[in-house]
Amino acid sequence: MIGRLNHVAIAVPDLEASIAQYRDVLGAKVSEPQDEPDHGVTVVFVELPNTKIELLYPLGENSPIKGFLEKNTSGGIHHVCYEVDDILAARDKLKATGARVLGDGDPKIGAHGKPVLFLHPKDFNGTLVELEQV
Ligand SMILES: C[C@@H](C(=O)O)C(=O)SCCNC(=O)CCNC(=O)[C@H](O)C(C)(C)COP(=O)(O)OP(=O)(O)OC[C@H]1O[C@@H](n2cnc3c(N)ncnc32)[C@H](O)[C@@H]1OP(=O)(O)O
Ligand SMILES: [Co+2]
Repeated sequence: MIGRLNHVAIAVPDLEASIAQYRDVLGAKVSEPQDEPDHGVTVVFVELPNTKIELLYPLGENSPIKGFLEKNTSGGIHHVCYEVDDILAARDKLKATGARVLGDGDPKIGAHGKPVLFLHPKDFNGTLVELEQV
């Protein structure tokens, strides 16, 4: 059901420092910061030949990554995003196994303009999973 690894997301405590590290030290192609108010994050994409890294920084009072950064003060790997062909079919199959779909259960439009959903980390070996329909 799942396809390519679309991105690995890393929550960061200092976005400018992380941009400089990936761009100037690691020599990666790094996008401009993009505010995603519907998701409560500012996102920067680091483009690698085979996937992307998504640097996440909290946006607004109710950011879903606020608690994570309070616990992980140096930042940390926040989620992995797998591509799927049919996000509603994937959601329904996962729900039938008891996996918790976060939010109201309906896909939202993600940072690439495509529908996304999140699955509770406690139902996936402690890893927050994002599905993106491509
Ligand atoms: C723009 C878009 C895109 O790519 O297109 C994005 O990615 S937006 C990316 C940002 N959006 C999202 O993350 C949306 C989905 N996320 C959420 O709804 C939330 O972040 C939750 C995953 C439900 C966690 O919420 P919150 O931090 O308030 O819960 P909590 O502190 O009660 O945590 C409950 C338990 O889960 C653990 N926990 C929390 N976040 C975790 C994470 N990212 N990975 C692994 N474990 C995690 C906590 O340590 C805790 O474990 P213990 O009980 O053992 O201590
Ligand atoms: Co993501």
